[in-house]
Amino acid sequence: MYPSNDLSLLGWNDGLAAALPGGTVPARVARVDRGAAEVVAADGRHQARYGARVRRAAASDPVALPCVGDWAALAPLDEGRYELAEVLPRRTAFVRGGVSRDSRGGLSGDGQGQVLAANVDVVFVAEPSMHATDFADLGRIERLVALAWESGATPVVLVTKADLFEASAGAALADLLADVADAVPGVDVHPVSAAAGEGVDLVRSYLDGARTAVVLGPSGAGKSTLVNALAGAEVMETQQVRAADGRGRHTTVHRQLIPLPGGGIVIDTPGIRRVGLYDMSDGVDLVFADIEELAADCRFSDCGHADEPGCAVLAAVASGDLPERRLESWNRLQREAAWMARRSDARLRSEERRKWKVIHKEMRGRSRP
Ligand SMILES: Nc1nc2c(ncn2[C@@H]2O[C@H](COP(=O)(O)OP(=O)(O)OP(=O)(O)O)[C@@H](O)[C@H]2O)c(=O)[nH]1
Ligand SMILES: [Zn+2]
Repeated sequence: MYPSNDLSLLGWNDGLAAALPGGTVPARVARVDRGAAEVVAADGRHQARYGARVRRAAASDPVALPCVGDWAALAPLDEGRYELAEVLPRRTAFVRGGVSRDSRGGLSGDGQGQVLAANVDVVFVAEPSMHATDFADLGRIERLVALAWESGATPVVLVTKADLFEASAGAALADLLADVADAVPGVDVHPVSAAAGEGVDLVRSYLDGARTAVVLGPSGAGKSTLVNALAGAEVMETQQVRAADGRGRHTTVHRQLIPLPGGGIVIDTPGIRRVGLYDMSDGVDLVFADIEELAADCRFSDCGHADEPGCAVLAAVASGDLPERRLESWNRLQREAAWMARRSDARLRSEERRKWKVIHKEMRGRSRP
């Protein structure tokens, strides 16, 4: 007996079946390596090398590379092995750098972009009700929601660690939820206390029909705790576990494609974890495409949209075409992006210094008689 997977629990459907080339079998990409992917097919997990067609497409545009969440067509080789012959058309995609969705919803690349996750239906934006001594960060929620829309998926905001709020903030949770809802019109907002299991069933219901989700949010938001609660098992190590065994937080290799009991999938990769939190300068352009477009008509190419003459962005705010809040968010993001860039520069410099110290020490050690 082969271990068998019901692919419909992973989201396989008639639409996808119609796109499957003859003579191939379908599989979902669970993880990618150089030149090969780990895939889940009906007859089990396989390591499938990329076929010629995939390699050729990827050579001209890395967006064509398979990524976690993709549906792939496998061509059988000998001895029960498969080759990844084709990536089936993506419904949605999280893309980093240099790529945008065209008007038909497809992806167009400039040869620079990288797809972080594909075919994600729901993006849970996890923002803790209290983060240390700070309230939930509305700007961050707004930014991650925008990234979610950009990917083609539907955002849902989860105000996590809701149990902490009233005691530490001395304010009503309902007021916080109302503020969050105002920041993201048209988006569902729910309180969750995953540690106590509260709100988890509601979160799970968004995955009915074997839909695929990612959870975005800052470190410590309770993402792993939530995913564990959804999976009904310890599939991801939480910070507590990692702290207890003293291992580094980012050394843990956990599963990237997590099937939930009863159907549905959560995708969790290091790239997705960082999306919108560190890649700020990419994110700013991606999220504020409307402002970038207007800015093309500013008189000065380096216009800061503050008080410059001939500023098309300010004109759009004045005429009501662009909500003032958008410009305020853009300003805030520019400042954060600059700060992040300075900070990662500083970190790079100190890593360089450390590396050179080690090399010098080794050289001194070797030159000793
Ligand atoms: N009070 C309370 N604490 C929670 C809740 N959910 C998670 N926590 C705690 O918050 C801490 C961080 O939780 P994680 O699930 O590891 O957070 P994460 O978002 O996965 O963090 P990273 O792995 O760093 O991205 C842990 O100590 C959890 O026990 C909750 O609903 N209420
Ligand atoms: Zn301007």
